Amino acid sequence: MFYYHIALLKSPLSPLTYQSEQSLLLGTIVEVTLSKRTTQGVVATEVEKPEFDCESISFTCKTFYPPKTLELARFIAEYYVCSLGEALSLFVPYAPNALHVNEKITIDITLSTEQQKAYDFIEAHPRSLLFGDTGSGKTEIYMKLFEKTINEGKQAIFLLPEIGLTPQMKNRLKHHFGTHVAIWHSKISAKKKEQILSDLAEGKISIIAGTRSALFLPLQHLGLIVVDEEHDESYKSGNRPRYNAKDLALLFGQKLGCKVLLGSATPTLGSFHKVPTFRLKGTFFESQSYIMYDDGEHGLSFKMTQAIQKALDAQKQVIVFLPTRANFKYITCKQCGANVECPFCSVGMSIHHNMNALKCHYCNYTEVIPKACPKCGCEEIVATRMGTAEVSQKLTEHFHEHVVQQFDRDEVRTEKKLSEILSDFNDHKIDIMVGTQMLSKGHDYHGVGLAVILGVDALLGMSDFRSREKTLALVLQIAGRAGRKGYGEVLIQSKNSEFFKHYLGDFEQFLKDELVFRKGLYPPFKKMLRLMSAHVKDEKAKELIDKVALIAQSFPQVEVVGFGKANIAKIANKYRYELLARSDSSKALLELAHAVKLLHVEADMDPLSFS
Ligand SMILES: Nc1ncnc2c1ncn2[C@@H]1O[C@H](COP(=O)(O)OP(=O)(O)OP(=O)(O)O)[C@@H](O)[C@H]1O
Ligand SMILES: [Zn+2]
Repeated sequence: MFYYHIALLKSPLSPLTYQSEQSLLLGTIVEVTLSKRTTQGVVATEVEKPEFDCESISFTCKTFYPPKTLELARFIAEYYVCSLGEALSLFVPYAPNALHVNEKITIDITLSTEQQKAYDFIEAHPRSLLFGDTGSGKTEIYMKLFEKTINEGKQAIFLLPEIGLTPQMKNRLKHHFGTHVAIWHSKISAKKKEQILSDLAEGKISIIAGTRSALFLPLQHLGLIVVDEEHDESYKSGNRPRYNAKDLALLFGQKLGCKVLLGSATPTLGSFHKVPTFRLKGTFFESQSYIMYDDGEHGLSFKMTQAIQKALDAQKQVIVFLPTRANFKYITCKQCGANVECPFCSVGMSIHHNMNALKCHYCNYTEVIPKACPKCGCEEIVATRMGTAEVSQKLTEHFHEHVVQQFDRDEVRTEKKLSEILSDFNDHKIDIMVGTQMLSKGHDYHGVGLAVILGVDALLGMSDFRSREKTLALVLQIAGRAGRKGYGEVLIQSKNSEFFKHYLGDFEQFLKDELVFRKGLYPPFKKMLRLMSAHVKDEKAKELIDKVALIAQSFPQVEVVGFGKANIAKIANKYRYELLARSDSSKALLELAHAVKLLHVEADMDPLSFS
């Protein structure tokens, strides 16, 4: 009889011992029973006969995980503090006897001299960062790298942010690589996924373009991973395991011996600091942009409508950015100053006029718009912090001969809708597009003559050590959608114009200055760990974090930066507390995270969000 530790897929439990009459390869997927239910697991380690009786493995599947995948999953379980089964569940298993068809292709792109230099730099480095301005032609360099990868008989993964998989990008890929490329993200149908996996097993696919989950597909000849828009936060998972696909790509590169390329016009300080960097400057098409500022109050100003009119008169398109959706973000009482809050979350309710409702953006709780302050009964309540819906409406009234389109999560609910809007915009059927962060993601439209950017002061003022980096990157990305070909204008509404004037033209200088500012305090010099407790009873959540704090203080290499109520103290009726720890070594932080694992606190290693 043989005995094995079986990692139960999707289960937070540690591996359990089962027996088998046959010897099994590590990584084999099996079926076992757990409390009378059948569940899938993975043969993780062979062990000695245990003291206790154990159950038999009931069934052996054909699919499996190779030793390298087991090794990567072990790392994920350790670093992102989850079970081996949870880590393995991220990966799609391999099919037996998969093959890879070796076909040669040629694509119709000729790189410019500068692009060629970047290409050569990337070729010479196992891992590199392509720090190329918006519109500098990074995507074309990736395409050339994919061509080379295919011609070497290898495969490539092309990671993009969720919204980056635009119809335009898909067309670009299909145009060059035809059936050699497949698109992968969490929302494609089960049938489509099956098709892609069988094509992969038959060796028909050489390039997978997708969101962060594409990193975990079974590729046997992986030669290259490209992480586009590497600064994008959608690479970080918000659920357990809270991995960051960008960091994992670098690790996979090391362990699997494949090349890794990060690309961005606004790279993170972390990547800039640790990855060999090639700087690609300017736009591919000779273009010019002119930046203007408006220090007025939040909302639409005369200067803005004038600039928009001018762009429209010149047959140009306009994009207007705001960080907030709905009509207004807050509803405030003039008398007592209270914000109307969600009864289940400690956040303000947003006004959605089209539903005549207040809606909580955290738990979706909805109620009618009150006529008076629920706290003091005063009837003078005002709406503040304008959102996309309100600005769209105002612009529609003002420019009634033009087509205005709202572009945010309220309006773009399906992939189909996203395609429709983007292709309408591309065909110039839309004149003004008003949107949130979604507007900033890698769109390449040549007709945009003006980008208006509102509400960034609120982002700059957030209590997050990355808020300067994030806000500047966002503004640069949005500005980069205008004037990709020819002349473009950017109008930024801010009372911090000095900051933007100083750094908008030179993000590299910003990164260098920011490095000095972060030294000894924050990443990339320090590692951080966030531990979170949540409970329907306030005292319980607090007790838990107090206990964690006590334990943390006994770790000499760990500094407790602070602990207490979370920024958003309650979400969906659960009270939230957190502890933020910092250290020179991730090892010390991980020891702490694993030591408190049984207390039911969530660990977030290298956290990006602090709300
Ligand atoms: N070598 C080339 N030959 C022809 N066109 C090119 C070449 N390089 C870039 N372009 C064109 O220049 C424009 C900008 O390039 P691209 O979209 O690759 O920029 P990017 O660096 O990826 O921009 P962003 O960071 O804003 O997404 C595109 O329309 C692209 O087709
Ligand atoms: Zn709520």
